[in-house]
Amino acid sequence: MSHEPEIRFLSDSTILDCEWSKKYFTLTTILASLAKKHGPVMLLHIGHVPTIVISSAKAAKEALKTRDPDFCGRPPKFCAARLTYGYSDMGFAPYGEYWRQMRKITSLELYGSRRMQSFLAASRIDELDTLLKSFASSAAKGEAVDLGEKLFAFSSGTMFKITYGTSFKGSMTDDKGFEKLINEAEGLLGAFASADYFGYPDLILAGVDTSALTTNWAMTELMSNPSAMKKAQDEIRHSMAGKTQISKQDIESLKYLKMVLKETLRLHPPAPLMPPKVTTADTQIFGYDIKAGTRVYMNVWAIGRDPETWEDPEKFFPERFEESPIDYRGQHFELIPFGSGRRMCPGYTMGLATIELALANMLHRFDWKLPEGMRKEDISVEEGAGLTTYKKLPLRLVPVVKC
Ligand code: HEM
Repeated sequence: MSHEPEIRFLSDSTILDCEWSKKYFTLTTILASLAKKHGPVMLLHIGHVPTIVISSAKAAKEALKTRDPDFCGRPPKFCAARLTYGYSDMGFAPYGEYWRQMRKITSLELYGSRRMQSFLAASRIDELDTLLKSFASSAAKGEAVDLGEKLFAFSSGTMFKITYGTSFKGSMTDDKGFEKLINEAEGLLGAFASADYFGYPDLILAGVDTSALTTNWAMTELMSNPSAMKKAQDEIRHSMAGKTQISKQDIESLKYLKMVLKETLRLHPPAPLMPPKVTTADTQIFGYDIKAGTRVYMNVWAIGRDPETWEDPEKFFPERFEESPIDYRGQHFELIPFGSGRRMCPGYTMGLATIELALANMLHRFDWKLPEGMRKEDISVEEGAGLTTYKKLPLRLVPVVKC
């Protein structure tokens, strides 16, 4: 007989008991600890909102593959409606005809188009040049850089140029200037204006933070694991000998770098609970009845650290992917940092290319040192609370020019 999953109430002591509460103390980790006790499908009442939390690869597969049409709505949110002029973007849009059309148009004109790929490559190269020059200037002075800040500038600069067709000058909070920019956009926003598609949140919000955070976490893990850093640098320097800048094509041969990225996304998915979804019909999961309109969180963070799937899950060990078929393109539910199914991230190749290019060039051109007096054990892996997994404490490193 089917029934609802159990309702759990969170008390202070439950939360403080959480296994991960000392190292990371965020909603994601609290939910991950609760799932260890109460199972991979939990029903919580957050205020008056019934919410199910899915925390295993098997349950994720049922929701995102077997019953994907029932699990692909987005809950209405006041701030999202304001930000997107009434859900005229794609990421926050409710499941329906408008979303379907936008997904179709953007996959043809944006994520899959050749024109777009060359536009993107040119924008990325300009911004990468700026990033590497700024590291070289700090290297000359022997000063430490805040890596997160620099990577955010690189990622936002690239996305901004693609979106608006110009470099960003001024302030994002200057409403008038910003509106003028949108109206006069020659980049993608200009191209999409005729389709009434408001792509600013999709490109800037979904694309900037996620790519910058992943690169910053990869550097954090590499600095904490010098043997992995050496292996990654040896691979790049060996296969790119004689080159000063690595291109997107060069990266295809960098197998270890790709494993480093997979391992980083396993441990630090930038959207640890995925953007919330809502069920579009009465449905079931794991034999439990779920009503239409139930909010759904997919705990990708917990799935990436599930000891049933991963040996020594807390360890950063890129070699685990050496002989493994597991990939993050939405077919292996053990590793779904980009989601899966019809709402899966459409920008994942764009995001991965930006991250790989930054990381490969940073590791090729520079050695990285911790600031005076700091040991690798002092590097913090603490996560801040928020929609995306940012580092609570900045990673400050001193670049040293190698070539
Ligand atoms: C490391 C980089 C990135 C990660 C980890 C990531 C992750 C995700 C995740 C988990 C989702 C939600 C999937 C779901 O609800 O099932 C998503 C959706 C989305 N992402 Fe990404 N993303 C990344 C980069 C990008 C980039 C570069 C872009 C655009 C240029 C982008 C655009 C979008 C859009 C538009 C959606 C909403 C899709 C929809 O609702 O139909 N993402 N992303």
